[in-house]
Amino acid sequence: MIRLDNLTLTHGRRAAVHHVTGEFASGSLTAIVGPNGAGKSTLLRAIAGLHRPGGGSVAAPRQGIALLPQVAAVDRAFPVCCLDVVQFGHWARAGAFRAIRPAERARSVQALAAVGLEGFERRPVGSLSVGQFQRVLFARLLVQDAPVILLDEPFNALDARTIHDLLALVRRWHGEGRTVVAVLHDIALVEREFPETLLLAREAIAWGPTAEALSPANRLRARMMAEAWMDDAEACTRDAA
Ligand SMILES: Nc1ncnc2c1ncn2[C@@H]1O[C@H](COP(=O)(O)OP(=O)(O)OP(=O)(O)O)[C@@H](O)[C@H]1O
Repeated sequence: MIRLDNLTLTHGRRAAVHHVTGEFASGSLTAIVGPNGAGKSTLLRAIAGLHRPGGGSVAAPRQGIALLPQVAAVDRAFPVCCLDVVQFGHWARAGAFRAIRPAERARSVQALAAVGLEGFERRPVGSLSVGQFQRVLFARLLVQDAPVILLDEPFNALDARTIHDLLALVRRWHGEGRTVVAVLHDIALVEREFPETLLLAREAIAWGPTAEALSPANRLRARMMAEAWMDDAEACTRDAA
């Protein structure tokens, strides 16, 4: 469903992800885990078609991918209400700038209710707590109805109740046969909930069943790789050699 072939991703000349090869099977539920700066967000954006490969390739459906960005990266000063944000999910699916149909509006209202925000339709997003805003973004994913869902740190800075509720949606998407990939830092949660893991430290340290991928030896290797990084390192020249 999503195949990475010798994928290298750069920011300018700086390498963020090197030579990653592997695939996310259709219907799989995979965590991407790794130290800060390991290239996890960059990789998600590349899968979503928002970051062009510096080398190698990403084979993924160009339609039908929904990306949840890190909540802190979303500008909430924008004067829109919760329903507007959820409606963006329809536009992402059916094309921008056309009128929202009554049935779609009804689905947006239902999606807000499904994430526990019944009656929040007209609330400005700037007035929400972080947890409530993350619920709104999950409601948008519900209306987007995509077969591939990419989540960038979906549970960061959330309380236990909110994580519990949003995790139930992730399990539901997996049960519906969607392909779900989530960047996560909570190893205990990954071990409990995610059957597959890609352990990334700019290179893929391990990719497969979670217990094997997150073995103590692999985690130590990822940490040692991170300690050796130089942020001003030039782009990798392995392919040019
Ligand atoms: N827009 C950008 N311009 C320049 N460098 C960037 C940009 N975005 C990310 N980087 C760099 O690319 C590397 C990988 O960043 P990325 O955000 O993908 O890592 P991450 O694994 O998601 O990190 P974290 O766990 O801290 O969110 C880092 O060195 C980062 O500083």
